[in-house]
Amino acid sequence: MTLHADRVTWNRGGNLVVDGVSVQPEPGQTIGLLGPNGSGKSSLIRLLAGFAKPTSGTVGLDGDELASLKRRDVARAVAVVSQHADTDVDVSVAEVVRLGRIPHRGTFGADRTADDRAVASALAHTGLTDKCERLWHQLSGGERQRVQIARALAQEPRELLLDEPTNHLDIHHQLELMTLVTRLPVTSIVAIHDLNLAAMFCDRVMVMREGRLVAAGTPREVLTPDLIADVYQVRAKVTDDDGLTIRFLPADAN
Ligand SMILES: Nc1ncnc2c1ncn2[C@@H]1O[C@H](COP(=O)(O)OP(=O)(O)OP(=O)(O)O)[C@@H](O)[C@H]1O
Repeated sequence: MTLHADRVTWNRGGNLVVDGVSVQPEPGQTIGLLGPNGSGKSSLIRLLAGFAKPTSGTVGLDGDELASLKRRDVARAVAVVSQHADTDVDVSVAEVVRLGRIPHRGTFGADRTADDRAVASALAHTGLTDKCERLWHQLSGGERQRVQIARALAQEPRELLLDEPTNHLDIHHQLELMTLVTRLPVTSIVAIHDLNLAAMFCDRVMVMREGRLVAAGTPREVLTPDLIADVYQVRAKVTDDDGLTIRFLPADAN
């Protein structure tokens, strides 16, 4: 069984920012979490990551409630890439990526060989091998994003939670990242704004609005002009010739 949520609700600062949402991914699937700004995507990811406890409902991992598990045991299975990861400390790319190995440290310290292998593989997968000595503060926004993803990969998780991972990335790296995520033998839940990227790469999408789940299914089932108009107040043409493609229309177009 994968990481899952059962009718979770989160009352955050007096507002119901997640309202009765269930998530039950199949192992290995990539789930796209969609919805307008403020619809609750990041909040749901925080609940799934165990960073916050739901006001009601449960988040579970392998049949156990997440809240009952040790942080380290959760971190061995679940890696999270948040939106605004930053550090003031002068650390190198390799050092940030190596942080992903902390949950795997045994009582007698680190298994250097396994750690080195995981770090090297994560750097290679994210195209950062050549930049491994660079300092964090010398990196561009997109490079920092890739380092955070490399850290998550070094963690060798079964479940990957990504909050707008393609933010800051150029189109080449957006496609490369989403290809990587879908090919990894992990279950991924990805909050994403780009509906075309979601259509290209996600097995299923979940659409949130004001904390509630308003649609779920395959991109083909969910990303219809009616849904897009209803949730985003944007007119769109959806074609399905060579993969699902969404073209947005200006408000005054016929
Ligand atoms: N720290 C907080 N305390 C109280 N409310 C918060 C907090 N952070 C976010 N919210 C509120 O929770 C709601 C959901 O926000 P959330 O960040 O989960 O949405 P989102 O769908 O990820 O948005 P975006 O697409 O803009 O990143 C919003 O109304 C937001 O104002």
